Amino acid sequence: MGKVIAVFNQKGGVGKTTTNVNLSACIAENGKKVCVIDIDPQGNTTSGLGVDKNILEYTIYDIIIEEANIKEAIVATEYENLHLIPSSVQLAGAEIELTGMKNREIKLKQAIDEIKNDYDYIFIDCPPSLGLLTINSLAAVDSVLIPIQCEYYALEGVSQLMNTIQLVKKNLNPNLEVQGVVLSMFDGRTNLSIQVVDEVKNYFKGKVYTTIIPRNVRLAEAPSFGQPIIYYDKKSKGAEAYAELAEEFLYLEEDVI
Ligand SMILES: Nc1ncnc2c1ncn2[C@@H]1O[C@H](COP(=O)(O)OP(=O)(O)OP(=O)(O)O)[C@@H](O)[C@H]1O
Ligand SMILES: [Mg+2]
Repeated sequence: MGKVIAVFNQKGGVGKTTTNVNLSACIAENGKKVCVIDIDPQGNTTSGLGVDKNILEYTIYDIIIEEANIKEAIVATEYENLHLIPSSVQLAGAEIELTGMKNREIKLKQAIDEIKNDYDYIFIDCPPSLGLLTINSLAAVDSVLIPIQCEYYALEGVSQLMNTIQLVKKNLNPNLEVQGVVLSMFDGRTNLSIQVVDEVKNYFKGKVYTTIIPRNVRLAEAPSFGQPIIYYDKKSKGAEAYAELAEEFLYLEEDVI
């Protein structure tokens, strides 16, 4: 049975989507079967994987409001072993539509249970909020992968994030764990980045990945070409970092081929 992981931090612009797209692509390149679920109305993971949002028959929105079966919404990306369940702007309204529904916190979980056996890993790209879409994600997963940007106020909001995880654990998903913490947008030339790494390691103890993602302009360019970094520029620092992160991730999962 596959492991389901939410890439989550309610803070915006910390590298959730970049990590989701690129870690998933590297893990799929390692021969694992991966499905990425884009539950952010911004749809950046969907476009970052090269899927045209305008020609989609079904999206995660249809699944959440139970108008389609999850299997109907799966799209094969251009990349081997890498499937996507795309997002749509309609999702922005889903929070409100869900409010009146029975079992509104576990709609996504119920759907994912149907495809869990088909993949080694399912990654969910969460929106930067603590709304019902995020709660649905946290209720549906085995663990949470937390990207943290090496910037001022890196730990701001982290206690709220951990509280949310604890609340979901208590009320909806007792087995929820922290998968790991990824430090992103590291700039080795600044003392600030180095300080943030220390602070985050202190706070999360052994949960922080040894691999740190550097700030790398190729990572910022790749989404506009709809390509994960390992296909856009395999030799870039960003590609090397995400390939290494995937190796570390699989090693810690004891899932090395
Ligand atoms: N390591 C990096 N080096 C350079 N640019 C990066 C890096 N990681 C992310 N970016 C850029 O920073 C911006 C924010 O990253 P990203 O979209 O991954 O964050 P996010 O947490 O998903 O944001 P949101 O909260 O809006 O969903 C994007 O423009 C992205 O291309
Ligand atoms: Mg994002």
